[in-house]
Amino acid sequence: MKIFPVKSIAEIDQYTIENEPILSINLMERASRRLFDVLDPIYRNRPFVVVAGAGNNGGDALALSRMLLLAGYDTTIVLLKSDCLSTDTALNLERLKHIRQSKVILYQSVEDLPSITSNHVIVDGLFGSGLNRPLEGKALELVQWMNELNVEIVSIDIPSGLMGEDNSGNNPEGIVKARRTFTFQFPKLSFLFPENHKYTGQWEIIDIGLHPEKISEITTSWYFIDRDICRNLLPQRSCFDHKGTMGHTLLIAGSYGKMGAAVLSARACLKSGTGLLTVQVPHDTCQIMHAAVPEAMVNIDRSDLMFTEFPNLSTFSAIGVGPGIGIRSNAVKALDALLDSIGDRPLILDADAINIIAQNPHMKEKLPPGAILTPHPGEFKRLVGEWDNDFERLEKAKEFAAQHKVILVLKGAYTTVVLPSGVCYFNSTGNPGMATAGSGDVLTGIILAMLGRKMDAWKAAVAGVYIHGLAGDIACETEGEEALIASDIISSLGKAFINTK
Ligand SMILES: NC(=O)C1=CN([C@@H]2O[C@H](COP(=O)(O)OP(=O)(O)OC[C@H]3O[C@@H](n4cnc5c(N)ncnc54)[C@H](O)[C@@H]3O)[C@@H](O)[C@H]2O)[C@H](O)CC1
Ligand SMILES: [K+]
Repeated sequence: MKIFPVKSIAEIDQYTIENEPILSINLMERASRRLFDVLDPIYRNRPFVVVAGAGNNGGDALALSRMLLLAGYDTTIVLLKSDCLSTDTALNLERLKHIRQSKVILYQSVEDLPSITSNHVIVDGLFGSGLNRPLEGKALELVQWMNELNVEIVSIDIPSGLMGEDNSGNNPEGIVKARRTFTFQFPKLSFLFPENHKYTGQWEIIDIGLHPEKISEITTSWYFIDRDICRNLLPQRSCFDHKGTMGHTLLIAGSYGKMGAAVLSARACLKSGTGLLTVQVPHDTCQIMHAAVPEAMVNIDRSDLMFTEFPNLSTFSAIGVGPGIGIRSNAVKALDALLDSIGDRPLILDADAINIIAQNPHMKEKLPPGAILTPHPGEFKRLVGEWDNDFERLEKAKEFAAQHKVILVLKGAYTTVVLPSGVCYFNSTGNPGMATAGSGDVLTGIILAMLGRKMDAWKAAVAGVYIHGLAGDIACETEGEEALIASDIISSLGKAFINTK
């Protein structure tokens, strides 16, 4: 699914009005009706206070209020006083006046505000995607009033005060903290940044039937990785395929005391369809690998402790390095030598491989074009330094990816794949139960298998994060978030592939 900047959404909105065609007031009515249909079963019989602004977000709120009143809900409307209501908002205010029970408070000062019980639901329709500066004055007062009530707030389209994209210069006091946000047609970019979760709460998309032609025509740099995107990226097997055509991957992982990372990554790679897997492990640990992953071939390092050498790379269709290798000087030298010999072979670097590169900046210049790096936030910080907010983090990632022509996979909620072109893919699968040891090692194995099958690097990264998250979601259904461990993700890979194809 595409994610658009809010200015493109306004364009799609306008195109829909002109080409469906539909009157803008009727598009607003359709959006509000769909919103009502979602809210009605969730908040049956609860009293509502609907806070509306002068723009079209307020128009949605007034149309919703009418629907709530007609369905018998106790509904009080607080309208921010303004001299210039949008045309459709003014029309919805007019329609509301024809309903006998309607109570509209024109907000001028705090004395005007209704008293609220803990049972109340507040609907926030103050500002939507038209916001163009931080809130101040009466609007700010209303947001602070809502946030201090400590009752459930539901935001229409976007929490009022939150910008759709960059919130760097915003005032955190002037943003509604919603329990839920029902957003029209597309997620907004800012919803995908962890720091904005406290504003959006749990968010959900409401399809309001915007014009599919315009949606496919307008280009964007942002995508939400859903099943359709992943399915189109995954290669099919032909009946003539054999293990030699499914890729021979090399995984360099593990060190004395950290063999779990190597085992998890190796098992994930095999469960993700690699034809052959060779794992490079320290001398004294090879029995562990043979016993834990009998399907893997083992290349035994001369060192008892760590990665210090690697086999002839020309045998391998893709190479993965990092999980559990440590950052001691011999491993550093070996990674440096590996980067010197890698040529343009597909490569994924994770964990300690990233930490080594962060500590030895000259190695950044040796990264082959199209290499995939999968840092978690701590590793990414070591690589590029601090950031002030998540928007800036994304800017830094785009800069790094462009400069070094690599693909970054920023791990976390909505894991983000950043391409050298600046295009970003945000993952839709995964859950907090996956914040557990070894989860990242599993991802490395999955992407390595895909790279080994000659998938383009960006496709392997995008499909890999989706499948990894989906396997985590499937495992979570039986394990729950607390008990979920990395091995459960591996066990669910089969179902994740089946469900996606
Ligand atoms: N395609 C859709 O998704 C549809 C969206 N709908 C709803 O419309 C809003 C967007 O409406 P818009 O009128 O453009 O914006 P707002 O309601 O956010 O109002 C903006 C309004 O306020 C002024 N303004 C901007 N920033 C400030 C500020 N800090 N302080 C004061 N005033 C400000 C600005 O100049 C505008 O005049 C969208 O979110 C949906 O809820 C449609 O109803 C259906 C289709
Ligand atoms: K809103």
